Amino acid sequence: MTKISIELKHVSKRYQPASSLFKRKTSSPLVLKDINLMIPTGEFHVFLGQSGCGKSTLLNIIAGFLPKTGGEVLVNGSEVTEPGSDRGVVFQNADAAIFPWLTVEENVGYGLKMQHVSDKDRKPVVERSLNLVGLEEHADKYPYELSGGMKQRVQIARSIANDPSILILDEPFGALDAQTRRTMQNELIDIWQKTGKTILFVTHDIQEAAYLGQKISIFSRSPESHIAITIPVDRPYPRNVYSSENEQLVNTLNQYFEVGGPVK
Ligand SMILES: Nc1ncnc2c1ncn2[C@@H]1O[C@H](COP(=O)(O)OP(=O)(O)OP(=O)(O)O)[C@@H](O)[C@H]1O
Repeated sequence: MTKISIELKHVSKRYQPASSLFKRKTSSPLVLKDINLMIPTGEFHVFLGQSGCGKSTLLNIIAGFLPKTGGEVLVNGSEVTEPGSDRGVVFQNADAAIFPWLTVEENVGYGLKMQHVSDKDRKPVVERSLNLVGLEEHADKYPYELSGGMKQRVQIARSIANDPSILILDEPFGALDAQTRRTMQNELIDIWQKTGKTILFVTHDIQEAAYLGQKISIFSRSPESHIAITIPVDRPYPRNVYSSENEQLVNTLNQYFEVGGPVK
C-alpha cells in the first residue's frame, strides 16, 4: 500500500487583520479555502500559482510555522502543531536563512549541534550533505564568499543533514540566473532520486513546474484560493524541454495558471 506523507483535509487560513488588534473588529477574507490533498511518500510535488494566492501560506502551515484556521494537516499520520525534524525547509532568501558568522560547514552542522550531536558524529553527516550538494571544496568559506546558488546549496545541505523525510522548498531558485537555476533544478532532482525524500516545491514559474513536478497542484486565484487541479506528469527525468509533450504540458499549466481554474 502506498504510504502517505502529507494529508490535507479541508484546510483553510484567515490572517488576523492588524486593525482588529487595536480598533473595531474587521474580518479579513480567507486566504486558503478547503484545501484537500494527499501526497504519497517520496513524491516530488510542485505547487504552482500566481503571486499572492497562498502558496507560501500553505507551506508554512505544513512546516508548522503558521497555525491553520480550519481543517487538518497530517504529516506521516500525525497532526501538525509545530515545526519538526521530519520537515526541512529551504527559503527563497538564503541570506536571511543562513548564518553569516558561521562557515559553510558550521551552517550545515548547526541543527545537529543544537541537538547535541557530538563533533565526531556530526562530521561524517556534514561531509555527506556537502558532497550531495557539491560544496565539499567550500566547507571553510563564509557566506559572503559564496554565490547565490552556493548559498542555496548550503540551505539544502543544512536541511538534508537533519535527515527530514520531507523537504519543503519555497521558490528556492527564484533569485538565480537562468543557467544556475537549471543546474540547481538538476541537482535537486538528483538529491531527490538519491534520498527518496518527499519534496514540496513552490514556484510561480510554469516552465520550472513542468521541469520538476511528478505532480503539479495549481492554485486558484486569491482570495479563498483552493487547488484548482492536480496534474500528474508521467515523464522521465531529465526532461526534454523542447519536446512536444513539454509544450503540451506547459500550455495546459498556462491555461489553469491564467484563470486560476478550468478553462471554460
Ligand atoms: N502575515 C500575514 N498577515 C496578513 N496577511 C498575510 C500575511 N502573510 C501573507 N498574507 C496574505 O496572504 C495572501 C497569500 O500570501 P502568500 O505569501 O502565501 O502568497 P504566495 O502565493 O506565496 O505569493 P508569492 O508567490 O508572491 O510569494 C496574500 O494576500 C498576502 O497578502
